Amino acid sequence: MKTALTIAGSDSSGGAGIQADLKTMTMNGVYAMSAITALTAQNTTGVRAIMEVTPEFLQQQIDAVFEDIRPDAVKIGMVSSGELIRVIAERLRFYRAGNVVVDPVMVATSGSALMKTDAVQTLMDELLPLAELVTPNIPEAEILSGMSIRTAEDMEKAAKQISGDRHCAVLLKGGHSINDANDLLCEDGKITWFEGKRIDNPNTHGTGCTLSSAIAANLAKGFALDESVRRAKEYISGALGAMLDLGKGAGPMKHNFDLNSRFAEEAN
Ligand SMILES: Nc1ncnc2c1ncn2[C@@H]1O[C@H](COP(=O)(O)OP(=O)(O)O)[C@@H](O)[C@H]1O
Ligand SMILES: Cc1ncc(COP(=O)(O)O)c(N)n1
Repeated sequence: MKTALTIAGSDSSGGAGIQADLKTMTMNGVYAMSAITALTAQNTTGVRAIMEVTPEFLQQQIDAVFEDIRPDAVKIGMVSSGELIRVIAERLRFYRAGNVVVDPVMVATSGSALMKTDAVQTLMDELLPLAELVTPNIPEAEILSGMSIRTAEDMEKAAKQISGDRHCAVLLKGGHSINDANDLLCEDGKITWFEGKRIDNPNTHGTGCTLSSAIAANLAKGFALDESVRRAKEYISGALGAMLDLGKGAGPMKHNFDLNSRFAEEAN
Protein backbone atom coordinates (compact mmCIF):
# COMPACT_ATOMS: atom_id res chain seq x y z
CA MET A 1 0.00 0.00 0.00
CA LYS A 2 1.25 3.49 -0.80
CA THR A 3 1.77 5.83 2.16
CA ALA A 4 1.45 9.56 2.89
CA LEU A 5 2.40 11.81 5.80
CA THR A 6 0.65 15.00 6.82
CA ILE A 7 2.60 17.57 8.84
CA ALA A 8 -0.08 19.98 10.06
CA GLY A 9 -2.18 21.28 12.95
CA SER A 10 -5.00 19.44 14.71
CA ASP A 11 -8.56 20.80 14.36
CA SER A 12 -10.66 19.73 17.34
CA SER A 13 -13.83 20.04 15.24
CA GLY A 14 -12.47 17.48 12.76
CA GLY A 15 -13.20 19.28 9.49
CA ALA A 16 -9.81 20.81 8.67
CA GLY A 17 -6.16 20.23 9.57
CA ILE A 18 -4.80 16.80 10.49
CA GLN A 19 -8.27 15.30 10.79
CA ALA A 20 -9.31 16.36 7.27
CA ASP A 21 -5.96 15.18 5.93
CA LEU A 22 -6.19 11.68 7.46
CA LYS A 23 -9.78 11.21 6.24
CA THR A 24 -8.93 12.44 2.75
CA MET A 25 -5.80 10.32 2.38
CA THR A 26 -7.66 7.26 3.63
CA MET A 27 -10.57 7.80 1.22
CA ASN A 28 -8.06 8.31 -1.60
CA GLY A 29 -6.56 4.88 -0.97
CA VAL A 30 -3.24 5.49 0.81
CA TYR A 31 -2.03 4.67 4.32
CA ALA A 32 -2.11 8.00 6.22
CA MET A 33 0.33 9.13 8.95
CA SER A 34 0.70 12.42 10.86
CA ALA A 35 3.20 14.71 12.57
CA ILE A 36 1.33 17.38 14.52
CA THR A 37 2.69 20.95 14.57
CA ALA A 38 0.07 22.43 16.90
CA LEU A 39 -3.17 21.68 18.67
CA THR A 40 -6.00 24.09 17.98
CA ALA A 41 -9.17 24.46 20.00
CA GLN A 42 -11.54 25.40 17.19
CA ASN A 43 -14.91 24.72 15.70
CA THR A 44 -16.86 25.88 12.68
CA THR A 45 -17.18 29.40 14.13
CA GLY A 46 -13.51 30.10 14.88
CA VAL A 47 -10.19 29.27 16.52
CA ARG A 48 -10.18 29.75 20.31
CA ALA A 49 -6.64 28.75 21.21
CA ILE A 50 -3.44 27.38 19.65
CA MET A 51 -0.79 25.31 21.42
CA GLU A 52 2.35 24.71 19.35
CA VAL A 53 4.53 21.65 19.86
CA THR A 54 8.24 22.23 20.47
CA PRO A 55 10.64 21.99 17.50
CA GLU A 56 12.29 18.97 19.20
CA PHE A 57 8.98 17.11 19.53
CA LEU A 58 8.04 17.83 15.91
CA GLN A 59 11.39 16.44 14.81
CA GLN A 60 10.83 13.30 16.89
CA GLN A 61 7.48 12.68 15.21
CA ILE A 62 8.93 13.14 11.70
CA ASP A 63 11.92 10.89 12.51
CA ALA A 64 9.68 8.20 14.01
CA VAL A 65 7.66 8.07 10.79
CA PHE A 66 10.52 8.19 8.28
CA GLU A 67 12.68 5.63 10.13
CA ASP A 68 9.88 3.09 10.03
CA ILE A 69 7.28 3.65 7.27
CA ARG A 70 8.74 5.92 4.60
CA PRO A 71 5.99 8.15 3.14
CA ASP A 72 5.53 8.15 -0.65
CA ALA A 73 4.22 11.73 -0.36
CA VAL A 74 4.25 14.47 2.28
CA LYS A 75 1.61 17.16 2.70
CA ILE A 76 2.41 20.19 4.84
CA GLY A 77 -0.40 22.32 6.25
CA MET A 78 -0.56 24.73 9.20
CA VAL A 79 2.91 25.51 10.57
CA SER A 80 2.67 28.62 12.69
CA SER A 81 6.29 29.57 13.37
CA GLY A 82 9.57 29.96 11.50
CA GLU A 83 11.33 27.64 13.97
CA LEU A 84 8.97 24.75 13.16
CA ILE A 85 9.25 25.43 9.42
CA ARG A 86 13.05 25.19 9.67
CA VAL A 87 12.83 21.80 11.44
CA ILE A 88 10.52 20.43 8.72
CA ALA A 89 12.74 21.70 5.90
CA GLU A 90 15.87 20.25 7.50
CA ARG A 91 14.29 16.82 8.04
CA LEU A 92 12.76 16.68 4.54
CA ARG A 93 16.17 17.46 3.06
CA PHE A 94 17.82 14.84 5.31
CA TYR A 95 15.39 12.11 4.18
CA ARG A 96 15.29 13.36 0.54
CA ALA A 97 11.51 13.31 0.77
CA GLY A 98 9.67 13.32 -2.57
CA ASN A 99 6.17 14.36 -3.65
CA VAL A 100 6.05 17.24 -1.15
CA VAL A 101 2.85 19.33 -1.32
CA VAL A 102 2.82 22.57 0.69
CA ASP A 103 -0.50 24.23 1.55
CA PRO A 104 0.64 27.64 2.82
CA VAL A 105 -2.09 27.91 5.47
CA MET A 106 -2.15 31.49 6.77
CA VAL A 107 -5.75 32.27 7.74
CA ALA A 108 -8.64 29.87 8.54
CA THR A 109 -11.91 30.06 6.59
CA SER A 110 -13.38 31.52 9.82
CA GLY A 111 -10.87 34.42 9.60
CA SER A 112 -8.43 33.45 12.37
CA ALA A 113 -4.67 33.79 11.75
CA LEU A 114 -2.86 30.45 11.72
CA MET A 115 0.68 31.61 10.83
CA LYS A 116 2.83 34.27 12.49
CA THR A 117 3.61 37.02 9.96
CA ASP A 118 7.38 36.64 10.34
CA ALA A 119 7.11 32.93 9.40
CA VAL A 120 6.01 33.72 5.82
CA GLN A 121 9.54 34.56 4.65
CA THR A 122 10.92 31.34 6.18
CA LEU A 123 8.21 29.36 4.41
CA MET A 124 9.16 30.94 1.08
CA ASP A 125 12.92 30.54 1.53
CA GLU A 126 13.11 27.12 3.23
CA LEU A 127 10.05 25.08 2.36
CA LEU A 128 8.85 26.10 -1.11
CA PRO A 129 12.12 25.15 -2.84
CA LEU A 130 11.64 21.58 -1.49
CA ALA A 131 8.07 21.35 -2.71
CA GLU A 132 6.78 19.63 -5.82
CA LEU A 133 3.67 21.81 -5.49
CA VAL A 134 2.44 24.77 -3.42
CA THR A 135 -1.33 25.38 -3.22
CA PRO A 136 -2.12 28.99 -2.20
CA ASN A 137 -5.63 30.44 -2.25
CA ILE A 138 -5.99 33.96 -3.67
CA PRO A 139 -5.18 35.91 -0.45
CA GLU A 140 -2.16 33.64 0.21
CA ALA A 141 -0.94 34.04 -3.39
CA GLU A 142 -1.17 37.82 -2.96
CA ILE A 143 1.18 37.58 0.01
CA LEU A 144 3.58 35.13 -1.69
CA SER A 145 3.76 37.17 -4.93
CA GLY A 146 3.42 40.68 -3.46
CA MET A 147 0.80 41.56 -6.11
CA SER A 148 -2.95 42.06 -5.86
CA ILE A 149 -5.11 39.51 -7.69
CA ARG A 150 -8.39 40.65 -9.21
CA THR A 151 -8.68 38.80 -12.52
CA ALA A 152 -7.82 35.47 -14.15
CA GLU A 153 -4.84 37.20 -15.85
CA ASP A 154 -3.61 38.35 -12.42
CA MET A 155 -3.87 34.74 -11.22
CA GLU A 156 -1.69 33.56 -14.13
CA LYS A 157 0.88 36.30 -13.50
CA ALA A 158 1.08 35.61 -9.75
CA ALA A 159 1.35 31.83 -10.23
CA LYS A 160 4.17 32.24 -12.79
CA GLN A 161 6.01 34.61 -10.48
CA ILE A 162 5.82 32.34 -7.41
CA SER A 163 6.73 29.28 -9.47
CA GLY A 164 9.71 31.03 -11.09
CA ASP A 165 11.00 32.52 -7.83
CA ARG A 166 10.68 29.34 -5.75
CA HIS A 167 11.27 26.64 -8.38
CA CYS A 168 8.13 24.65 -7.61
CA ALA A 169 4.81 24.13 -9.33
CA VAL A 170 1.93 26.35 -8.13
CA LEU A 171 -1.77 25.53 -7.91
CA LEU A 172 -3.55 28.84 -7.39
CA LYS A 173 -7.01 28.04 -6.04
CA GLY A 174 -9.96 30.10 -7.17
CA GLY A 175 -12.37 29.17 -4.36
CA HIS A 176 -12.29 32.78 -3.18
CA SER A 177 -13.19 34.32 -6.56
CA ILE A 178 -16.77 35.32 -7.07
CA ASN A 179 -18.47 33.05 -9.60
CA ASP A 180 -16.51 29.89 -10.12
CA ALA A 181 -14.17 27.39 -8.57
CA ASN A 182 -11.50 27.39 -11.27
CA ASP A 183 -7.95 26.65 -10.15
CA LEU A 184 -4.81 27.15 -12.21
CA LEU A 185 -1.70 25.00 -12.27
CA CYS A 186 1.62 26.52 -13.29
CA GLU A 187 4.22 23.81 -13.89
CA ASP A 188 7.56 24.68 -15.55
CA GLY A 189 6.03 27.86 -16.96
CA LYS A 190 3.04 25.99 -18.48
CA ILE A 191 -0.44 27.07 -17.37
CA THR A 192 -3.36 24.62 -17.11
CA TRP A 193 -6.80 25.64 -15.87
CA PHE A 194 -8.91 23.17 -13.90
CA GLU A 195 -12.51 24.21 -14.16
CA GLY A 196 -14.80 23.42 -11.26
CA LYS A 197 -18.53 24.02 -11.08
CA ARG A 198 -19.20 26.26 -8.08
CA ILE A 199 -21.29 24.33 -5.58
CA ASP A 200 -23.75 26.43 -3.62
CA ASN A 201 -22.61 25.19 -0.22
CA PRO A 202 -21.46 27.55 2.57
CA ASN A 203 -19.85 24.62 4.41
CA THR A 204 -16.27 25.03 3.16
CA HIS A 205 -14.33 24.45 6.40
CA GLY A 206 -11.24 22.46 5.40
CA THR A 207 -11.45 22.76 1.60
CA GLY A 208 -7.78 23.76 1.25
CA CYS A 209 -6.59 20.97 3.58
CA THR A 210 -8.70 18.41 1.75
CA LEU A 211 -7.57 19.42 -1.73
CA SER A 212 -3.85 19.37 -0.89
CA SER A 213 -4.14 15.99 0.90
CA ALA A 214 -6.00 14.47 -2.04
CA ILE A 215 -3.27 15.71 -4.41
CA ALA A 216 -0.56 14.24 -2.13
CA ALA A 217 -2.40 10.89 -1.99
CA ASN A 218 -2.63 10.77 -5.79
CA LEU A 219 1.07 11.63 -6.19
CA ALA A 220 1.87 8.83 -3.70
CA LYS A 221 -0.14 6.41 -5.88
CA GLY A 222 1.94 7.33 -8.91
CA PHE A 223 -0.30 9.72 -10.83
CA ALA A 224 1.35 12.66 -12.63
CA LEU A 225 0.89 16.12 -11.10
CA ASP A 226 -1.81 17.34 -13.49
CA GLU A 227 -3.78 14.09 -13.18
CA SER A 228 -3.39 14.23 -9.37
CA VAL A 229 -4.89 17.73 -9.36
CA ARG A 230 -7.73 16.67 -11.66
CA ARG A 231 -8.62 13.71 -9.44
CA ALA A 232 -8.35 15.83 -6.27
CA LYS A 233 -10.75 18.45 -7.71
CA GLU A 234 -13.21 15.73 -8.56
CA TYR A 235 -12.93 14.34 -5.02
CA ILE A 236 -13.46 17.73 -3.34
CA SER A 237 -16.43 18.51 -5.60
CA GLY A 238 -18.00 15.24 -4.45
CA ALA A 239 -17.29 15.98 -0.78
CA LEU A 240 -18.77 19.50 -1.06
CA GLY A 241 -21.66 18.33 -3.22
CA ALA A 242 -22.74 15.78 -0.57
CA MET A 243 -24.10 18.83 1.32
CA LEU A 244 -23.27 17.81 4.88
CA ASP A 245 -24.56 20.52 7.20
CA LEU A 246 -23.03 20.48 10.68
CA GLY A 247 -22.18 23.23 13.17
CA LYS A 248 -23.15 26.88 13.56
CA GLY A 249 -20.56 28.35 11.16
CA ALA A 250 -18.93 27.20 7.89
CA GLY A 251 -19.26 23.46 8.45
CA PRO A 252 -17.09 20.52 7.40
CA MET A 253 -17.39 18.46 4.20
CA LYS A 254 -18.47 14.85 3.85
CA HIS A 255 -15.10 13.18 3.32
CA ASN A 256 -16.63 9.70 3.18
CA PHE A 257 -19.17 10.42 0.41
CA ASP A 258 -17.40 8.02 -1.96
CA LEU A 259 -18.80 4.73 -0.77
CA ASN A 260 -17.69 2.90 -3.93
CA SER A 261 -14.05 3.82 -3.27
CA ARG A 262 -13.77 5.22 -6.78
CA PHE A 263 -11.00 7.54 -5.61
CA ALA A 264 -8.94 4.78 -3.99
CA GLU A 265 -7.58 3.30 -7.24
CA GLU A 266 -3.88 3.47 -8.10
CA ALA A 267 -2.10 4.56 -11.30
CA ASN A 268 -1.21 1.79 -13.77
N1 LIG B 1 -18.24 26.52 -3.45
C1 LIG B 1 -17.32 25.75 -4.07
N2 LIG B 1 -17.68 24.90 -5.05
C2 LIG B 1 -16.78 24.10 -5.68
N3 LIG B 1 -15.46 24.11 -5.38
C3 LIG B 1 -15.03 24.93 -4.40
C4 LIG B 1 -15.91 25.81 -3.69
N4 LIG B 1 -15.19 26.52 -2.77
C5 LIG B 1 -13.91 26.09 -2.90
N5 LIG B 1 -13.81 25.17 -3.89
C6 LIG B 1 -12.60 24.47 -4.31
O1 LIG B 1 -11.99 23.97 -3.14
C7 LIG B 1 -10.56 24.02 -3.26
C8 LIG B 1 -10.01 24.86 -2.12
O2 LIG B 1 -10.09 26.19 -2.49
P1 LIG B 1 -10.15 27.47 -1.56
O3 LIG B 1 -11.46 27.49 -0.86
O4 LIG B 1 -9.81 28.63 -2.44
O5 LIG B 1 -8.96 27.17 -0.57
P2 LIG B 1 -8.74 27.51 0.96
O6 LIG B 1 -9.58 26.57 1.75
O7 LIG B 1 -7.28 27.31 1.14
O8 LIG B 1 -9.15 28.93 1.14
C9 LIG B 1 -10.30 24.58 -4.65
O9 LIG B 1 -10.16 23.52 -5.57
C10 LIG B 1 -11.55 25.39 -4.94
O10 LIG B 1 -11.74 25.58 -6.32
C1 LIG C 1 -5.52 23.15 12.12
C2 LIG C 1 -6.04 23.85 10.92
N1 LIG C 1 -5.33 23.81 9.77
C3 LIG C 1 -5.80 24.43 8.66
C4 LIG C 1 -6.97 25.13 8.68
C5 LIG C 1 -7.43 25.86 7.44
O1 LIG C 1 -8.64 25.38 6.95
P1 LIG C 1 -9.18 25.68 5.47
O2 LIG C 1 -8.81 24.48 4.64
O3 LIG C 1 -10.64 25.84 5.62
O4 LIG C 1 -8.50 26.91 4.96
C6 LIG C 1 -7.70 25.17 9.89
N2 LIG C 1 -8.86 25.84 9.99
N3 LIG C 1 -7.20 24.51 10.99
